[in-house]
Amino acid sequence: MAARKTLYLGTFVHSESLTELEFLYDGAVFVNESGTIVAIQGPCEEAKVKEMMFPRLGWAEADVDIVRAKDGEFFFPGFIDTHIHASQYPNAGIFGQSTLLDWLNTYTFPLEASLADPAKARRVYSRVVRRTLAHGTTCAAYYATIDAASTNLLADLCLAAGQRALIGRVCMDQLSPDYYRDASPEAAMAATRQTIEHIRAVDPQMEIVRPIITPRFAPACSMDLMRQLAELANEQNLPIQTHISENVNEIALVKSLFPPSVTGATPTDDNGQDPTSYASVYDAAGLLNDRTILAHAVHLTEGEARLVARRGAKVSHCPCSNSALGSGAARVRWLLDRGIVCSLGSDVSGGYSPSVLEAARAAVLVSRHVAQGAAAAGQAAEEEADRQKLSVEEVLYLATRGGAEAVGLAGKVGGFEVGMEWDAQLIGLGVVGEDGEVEEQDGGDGNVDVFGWESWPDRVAKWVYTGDDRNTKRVWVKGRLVHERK
Ligand SMILES: Nc1nc2[nH]cnc2c(=O)[nH]1
Ligand SMILES: [Zn+2]
Repeated sequence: MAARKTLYLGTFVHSESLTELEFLYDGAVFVNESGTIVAIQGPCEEAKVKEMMFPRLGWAEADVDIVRAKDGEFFFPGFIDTHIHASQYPNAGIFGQSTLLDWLNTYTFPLEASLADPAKARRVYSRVVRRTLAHGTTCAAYYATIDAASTNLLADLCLAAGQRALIGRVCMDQLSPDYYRDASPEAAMAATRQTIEHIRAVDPQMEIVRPIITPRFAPACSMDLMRQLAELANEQNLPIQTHISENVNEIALVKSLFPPSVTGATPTDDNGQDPTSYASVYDAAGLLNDRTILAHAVHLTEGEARLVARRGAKVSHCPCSNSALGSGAARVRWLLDRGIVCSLGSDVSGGYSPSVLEAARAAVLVSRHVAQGAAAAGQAAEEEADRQKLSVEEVLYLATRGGAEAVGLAGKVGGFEVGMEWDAQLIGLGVVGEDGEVEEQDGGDGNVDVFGWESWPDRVAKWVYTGDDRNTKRVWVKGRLVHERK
């Protein structure tokens, strides 16, 4: 569906840097039929900006749609969820008292295996794509299942709905139940190639959907499989996603499964980098590079963090999941200090919510626990402990620009700049009238009440702490309207 030329008018907010939001009031953003931003003006009056810019762009008024943000509304870049298991969506919120390894066996593998049923897969995948779009997720790095046919279906559904997606066929050839395991590394490779070919066939330019090489995590993958997947990723310049250092029992398992005699790893020149560490195992397999997204990274050691930074791998911070499964509190400031790009993942259904806004809020709160923990343990002076706290601005950066870097789309999405693509959401906050009521058309069905005296940074903070999908009025990907709240 070709979009029309569109002029967006109103307030625009995006991340200028990790710590700063930029606000453009009474702005104008011009987006062409391909969904690319071709000009940005502001502050300006509508008549004047049209008179000035339409001739300059060679646009005729009759060919241009106009979208105006109302009082209480603003445009924000679409969210990028850098870690989500589409196949686990039906289990969101169901995890009991489990922790990672028993959760996988009790809740997760049976559900994933059941999605080999095409009708069930269609139902689940259609729903998760619609639901995440409704929360403003314009791009998601998805894990599907080991089943190639339904993984291909997920790609088809993302393409049809217009959601940018990295589609991962899950690879796991060991230490998993008989009913849910790749029969051999060769079988895993063949099924993975099948999904790559399918995605190339349905989206040859890979503008909306792309394959992502997905070894589930080291315990479930043989060294042989991980090496072959790394080779394939290199041959075809594909991104890679996996899990790392999420849970202490998982880390112990990796140590026992992958001694240097299995990995061939040797102490590197990285100041005594431990060859039995989780990161060393992936590195020995060739899976760590600047196209790799590592989910969790809760318990990385100093040496591992340096290795990850050196390879340019990115981290998907999953605070909802890490809190729900009791995995721990990732030290995001510590990772950032080491030069590691960080982004946000919902990690449904280890994470209970499909919302990146919820992940952003949880990231703020978890960072406060990290700060408090460091101070209480006497590991840091008060000032240094305070530095661990993430701000609203920082978590929004992780949700947009950081996500774009993690999925290899930096400079293309995640902000509003000429040359970038229009992946955006229109956020509406309820503006309270003289009578104490909020008009429906002004975002009145949400949780956020704006009284009119708040600064714009205050409004954004209210959105982050108290907002939800009721505030996500419209969502666009590459200029195409992909969600509208009715
Ligand atoms: N959170 C999470 N961690 C994992 N580690 C291996 N598989 C998974 C998964 O599905 N979810
Ligand atoms: Zn996960």
